[in-house]
Amino acid sequence: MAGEHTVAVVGAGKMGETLLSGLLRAGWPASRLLATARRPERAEELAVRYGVRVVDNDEAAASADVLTIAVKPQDAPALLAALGPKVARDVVVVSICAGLPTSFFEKHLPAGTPVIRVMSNTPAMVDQAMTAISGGTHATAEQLALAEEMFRPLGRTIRLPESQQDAVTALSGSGPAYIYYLVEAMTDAGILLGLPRQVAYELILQTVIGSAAMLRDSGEHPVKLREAVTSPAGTTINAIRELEDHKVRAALIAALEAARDRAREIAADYT
Ligand SMILES: NC(=O)C1=CN([C@@H]2O[C@H](COP(=O)(O)OP(=O)(O)OC[C@H]3O[C@@H](n4cnc5c(N)ncnc54)[C@H](O)[C@@H]3O)[C@@H](O)[C@H]2O)C=CC1
Ligand SMILES: O=C(O)[C@@H]1CCC=N1
Repeated sequence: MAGEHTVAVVGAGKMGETLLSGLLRAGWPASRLLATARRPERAEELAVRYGVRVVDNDEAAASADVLTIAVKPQDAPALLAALGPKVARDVVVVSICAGLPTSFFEKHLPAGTPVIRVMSNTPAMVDQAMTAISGGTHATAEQLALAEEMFRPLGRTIRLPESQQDAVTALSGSGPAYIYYLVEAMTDAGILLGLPRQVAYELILQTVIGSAAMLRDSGEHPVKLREAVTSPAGTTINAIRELEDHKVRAALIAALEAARDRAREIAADYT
């Protein structure tokens, strides 16, 4: 299927560029990729870096059979108001916008246009994304398979009902930020304990990578893996008690709930 379709990335910023580069690495011919950008310097940069054709939004809508909407949710209403009526009905619209439901796009597009909602994350830049894919009212199984094919080169994909996409956004969409936050905080802790910053950072980085590999490769439950580190009257349990005292688990649950709520607000604000 790859390469039979012309894919346009409308608003090729961080995520859009990542998708373009993933498609190219997966063998999608550059001649079947289009990108749009607001600033001429950005258009030039994309054309030089990837050899794809950078066109305006109208040409993308006229020439592509998969239109990927990669602008910020705040920019989507104006974009869709201008572009929606120009999109042909057999074009598949793939949105990677946080919060915006497929019904938002369907409202702006010709009746019957298939829309697919996707939530990926920035580890797509190193082919380690987690991408969740949901179909709107008119998306067929074949079109969902096409979306899967587009995002699989960037990491893992999963299909979920759209009702779960706001939770996905809170968990895996924003998830890398929480991990980086943790790394940053633990590096500070290392400095407090007297380690040079670079040493503290390297220790934590490899610990995160090693722990993630253990989770993935051992198939063990995280509780079991944590228990294996936590010796009776040892060091780890002292740290765990502090985390519990500071309600870190509750804070994480509340944080993700807040992210989910913001996704809902975006939907309410822009639809
Ligand atoms: N950054 C992240 O971690 C993730 C972002 N997302 C979603 O991906 C989408 C893009 O996010 P980023 O790549 O981070 O944003 P970004 O700001 O890097 O990219 C958006 C691009 O769209 C361009 N743009 C805006 N309006 C346009 C228009 N009318 N025509 C052409 N280009 C236009 C902007 O100039 C910008 O380059 C957002 O909707 C976001 O919710 C999804 C998952 C993760
Ligand atoms: O913060 C945001 O809105 C975007 C969506 C998921 C990750 N970044």
